[in-house]
Amino acid sequence: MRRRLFATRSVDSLVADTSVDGQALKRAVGPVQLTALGVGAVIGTGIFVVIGEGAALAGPGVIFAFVLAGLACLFSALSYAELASSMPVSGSAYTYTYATLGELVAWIIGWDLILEYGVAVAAIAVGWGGNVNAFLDATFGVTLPAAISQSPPDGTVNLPAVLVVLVITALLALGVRESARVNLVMVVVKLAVLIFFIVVACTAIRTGNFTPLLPEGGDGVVSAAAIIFFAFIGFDAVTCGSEEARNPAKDLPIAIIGSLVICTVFYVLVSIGAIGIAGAGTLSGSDAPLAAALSEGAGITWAAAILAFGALVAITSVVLVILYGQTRIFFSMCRDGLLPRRLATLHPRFGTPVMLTVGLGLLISVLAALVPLSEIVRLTNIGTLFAFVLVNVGVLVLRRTRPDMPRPYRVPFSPVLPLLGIGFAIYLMADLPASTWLRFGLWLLAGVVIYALYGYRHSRLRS
Ligand SMILES: NC(=[NH2+])NCCC[C@H](N)C(=O)O
Repeated sequence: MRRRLFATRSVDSLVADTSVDGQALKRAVGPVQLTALGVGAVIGTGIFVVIGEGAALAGPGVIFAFVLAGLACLFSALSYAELASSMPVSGSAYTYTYATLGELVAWIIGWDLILEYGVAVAAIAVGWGGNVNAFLDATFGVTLPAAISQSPPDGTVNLPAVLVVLVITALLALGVRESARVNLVMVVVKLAVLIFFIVVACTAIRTGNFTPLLPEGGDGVVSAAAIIFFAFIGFDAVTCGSEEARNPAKDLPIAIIGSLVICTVFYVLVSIGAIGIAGAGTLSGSDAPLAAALSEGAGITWAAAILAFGALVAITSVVLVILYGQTRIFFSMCRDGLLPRRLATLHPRFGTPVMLTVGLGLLISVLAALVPLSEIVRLTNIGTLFAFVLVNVGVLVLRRTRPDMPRPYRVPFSPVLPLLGIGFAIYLMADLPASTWLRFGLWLLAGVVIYALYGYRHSRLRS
């Protein structure tokens, strides 16, 4: 039984065995669109909203918190890049773990990621509803009635959240090429809005706003980084598209590392600009910190509409890529028999797993419509960090067990950088409250029970 629980799938079989009933996913996505998937998943509420919380904890030091969180992600990003280039199969951390630490751990991380992505999409969609109102208010001075635009207890049903999830579900079902194209447009729009912010901010920076630079010292920066980490989550979602990339071995490392670098540069510039024009106090006291910075720091009140629009588009692309990633992880787990394999059937024309895309989309839209989610959101960070640990471990394990496997991209200075990736991830996890750990534990326990009842018996690895 121990043998069985920790049985690994060979890299060769993973790469060779990708079709379901003779149908395979379409290799239709190039390097620019792959990078845009990364930027699409990453830039969202983190920079538009959470920056305020970071400023409350670290003052102007929030700028360093962005650098620190970006650096912490970089080590793991390199490990993702190595594994993605040598195992160009969808499923991200789930697949890499299957090849390195065996079926049980793979199931656990897959389960973790499916739920993490699902809850994140629902929570982000709920936030989208709030942003619709902010945008309508800033532009036309009207808002939707709370009853139909907020989840209980403030309203009855969050219709905007349902709408955005359903529209994106339909798009994802129609095709990966179409989805990647729409995402690219949204990414261009959100970057344009951030460039607008940076340019305007440059004209009104006051150096006095940077002092005192570290009111809460280094500790403040670290606590802020643990929260700001959220703003960087998403680059890993690129690896869900491995099987749909035209040239995965080369393009995936470019997209993973490229999107992380692009986002880090934007984040650091935006945070310098925001602190520079308005100071940490203005940011920490607002739930639309960037708009507040422009109106209070530079007297540009009409900027609120532009930033609300930018946030809306940004969040839409996050929902798109995360939902996409979730369907591909689920797909891989069905294909391996750990979940019902029938669900992984691909549409003959669209080439997408239509059944499970629509199923997951409907489930998430119900969740988004009715459930108040703020509490569950914190689980996002712990779930993602856990995946980072396993991916870094995966790199180290494969270098032992499969030293001469072809690795189009290799993490430099292994084992130092993967070990740093593990260290940073555990460090940030340790900063999260006990209640988050408890929920996380229960969540994984439920996963183990389901595995015992279903996956253990139906796994294709055995047959
Ligand atoms: N898998 C996830 N939990 N993704 C959430 C991505 C959040 C994104 N980085 C943002 O700032 O909004």
